[in-house]
Amino acid sequence: MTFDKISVPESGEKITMGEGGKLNVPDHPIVTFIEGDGTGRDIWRASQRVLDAAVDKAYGGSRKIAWMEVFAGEKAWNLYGQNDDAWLPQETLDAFSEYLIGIKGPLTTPIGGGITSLNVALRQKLDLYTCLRPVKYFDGVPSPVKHPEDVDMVIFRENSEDIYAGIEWAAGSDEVKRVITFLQDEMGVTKIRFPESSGIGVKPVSQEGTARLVRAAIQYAIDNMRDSVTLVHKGNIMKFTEGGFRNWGYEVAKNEFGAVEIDGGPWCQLPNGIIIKDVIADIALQQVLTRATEFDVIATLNLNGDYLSDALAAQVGGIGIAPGANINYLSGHAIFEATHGTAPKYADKDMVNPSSVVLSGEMMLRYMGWTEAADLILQGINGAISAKTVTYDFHRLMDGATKLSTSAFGDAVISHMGSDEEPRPEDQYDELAERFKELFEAGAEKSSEFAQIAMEKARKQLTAAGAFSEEQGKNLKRFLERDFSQMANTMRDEAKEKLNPARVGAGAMASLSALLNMAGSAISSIAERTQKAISCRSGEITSAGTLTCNACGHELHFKKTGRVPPCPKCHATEFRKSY
Ligand SMILES: NC(=O)C1=CN([C@@H]2O[C@H](COP(=O)(O)OP(=O)(O)OC[C@H]3O[C@@H](n4cnc5c(N)ncnc54)[C@H](OP(=O)(O)O)[C@@H]3O)[C@@H](O)[C@H]2O)C=CC1
Ligand SMILES: O=C(O)CCC(=O)C(=O)O
Ligand SMILES: [Mg+2]
Repeated sequence: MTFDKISVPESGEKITMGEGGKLNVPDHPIVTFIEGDGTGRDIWRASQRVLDAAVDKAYGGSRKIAWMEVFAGEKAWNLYGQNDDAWLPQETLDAFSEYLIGIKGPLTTPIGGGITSLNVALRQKLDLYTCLRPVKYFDGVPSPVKHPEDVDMVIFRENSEDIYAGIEWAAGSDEVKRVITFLQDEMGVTKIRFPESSGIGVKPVSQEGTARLVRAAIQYAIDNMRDSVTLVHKGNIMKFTEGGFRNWGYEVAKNEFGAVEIDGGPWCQLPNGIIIKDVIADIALQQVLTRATEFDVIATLNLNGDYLSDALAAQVGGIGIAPGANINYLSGHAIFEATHGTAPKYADKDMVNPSSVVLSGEMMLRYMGWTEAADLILQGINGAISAKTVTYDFHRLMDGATKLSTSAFGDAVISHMGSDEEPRPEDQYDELAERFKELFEAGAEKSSEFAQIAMEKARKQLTAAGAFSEEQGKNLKRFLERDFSQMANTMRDEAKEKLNPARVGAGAMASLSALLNMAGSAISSIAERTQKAISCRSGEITSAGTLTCNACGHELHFKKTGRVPPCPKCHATEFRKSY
């Protein structure tokens, strides 16, 4: 195939769809990309570097993406002649069609008249019927909810039908008059309250369209050992469209996957235990907030999925970290893209978070079977966030973070890829203190017994999450218990303002002093029971404070969490602590 403005990289080969729905991905695959409008330009530059670095680190040069730029939006309009067809040139569609896999930045869609959405047009023209939007929490990301770690959902949004089909006529137009006359005269419709000034939109929802989407969602749940698939719809009001979606969804579960009704239905269960259930869309928007653990895979219609994906993104840190994919599982065609738009006020400022497109790239690499490179991207993002080196959106919500530009954040992600550095015990200790504080705050009870339960729970949770080994966790908890007891004592004996959270810095000291200020003397009795553990020894980790050598009285001042050295004066190894 030859193109007018698109240059096909000579070094690359096509990705093709093989037997049994399996992709054939060569070592130098041609992957199409659209840079995007507005912030898309900054984001794409950073993302492309991150993706290339991940592939290079994972395969040492034996695999490499041959990028092929294709055009849509403002760049295409300028390049292809500034006419209506230039926004989404035919050769862009042909290139996506021919080369199967692509990734794109966001494209602008004006509200009201003018061009229709290029994003939606791409999905429809290539019949990318699934919009896949995973929503999960990265440790350390600021969130407006108490337990963002409870959110681990995957949205399957129907991508080709619903009110997004673009079948609508403007109020007052000849077309809308003909539609309204038809509805009134031939269909007996009497419910159009203001026929003279109504715009009309049509909402097609089909059994085939629903079935292929729900089938993909259930298959995903099976392949990824998820617990449930929830059909989200507004079928109580829109009975034959959203209600149809619900009923056809259950039929797919029963007829194709052997689901059996639970207690007379409509909820049912697959032979492997996966629950298929449904929730009405309005209450679903509340329950994803209040009962996040009850949602896993979600299958829903186009508009509901659009709302849900932005709302859920907020729970795990915002739209800056919300990736997505548009996929036709039958043909293999897929275009990966962020959930967010062009954020025009930040365009060309090298400021916004590129994570959504970087993580869309991570999904793309996984889809291609390049899982080692995909894993490196997750490691890089996790590393950059844990080091508190973040873009403006996270920076404004995080204490003690460093604000990076879009490009510098890309560098930070790359620098954390494949790093075999052991995490520092000081940081692990701070993490344990922070998790302990969160769990203690979340509990209704504020007693010393509960403090011990919360500390043990924090240790177990973080061990399970891989933050440290079982043995490291036990040691860190011992040090934390000691410091906590010491501070609880201080709380009783010394001036309260010494441990005023406003006066202490970040790290474990901040977590513990905030906690003691909140719970006060109710937990100071913990000190009595652990008196013997109160001295600090060389080699142990401790929070900020003053250490006084038991042998010579020399003082060491810790401004933040650190490892206790031998006494620099007399080399003794035992200290008592004060604040
Ligand atoms: N798939 C696509 O290409 C999509 C395109 N669009 C289009 O994008 C245009 C703008 O839409 P709009 O409604 O403003 O929504 P946007 O998603 O573009 O932006 C809304 C807000 O989200 C935050 N945000 C967006 N992207 C980022 C990022 N990368 N990092 C950090 N924060 C981010 C910003 O919040 P804050 O100001 O609080 O910092 C921003 O002001 C419209 O033309 C719309 O049609 C919309 C959605 C999807
Ligand atoms: O195409 C657009 O302009 C908006 C699309 C959108 O919001 C989405 O897909 O989430
Ligand atoms: Mg949207």
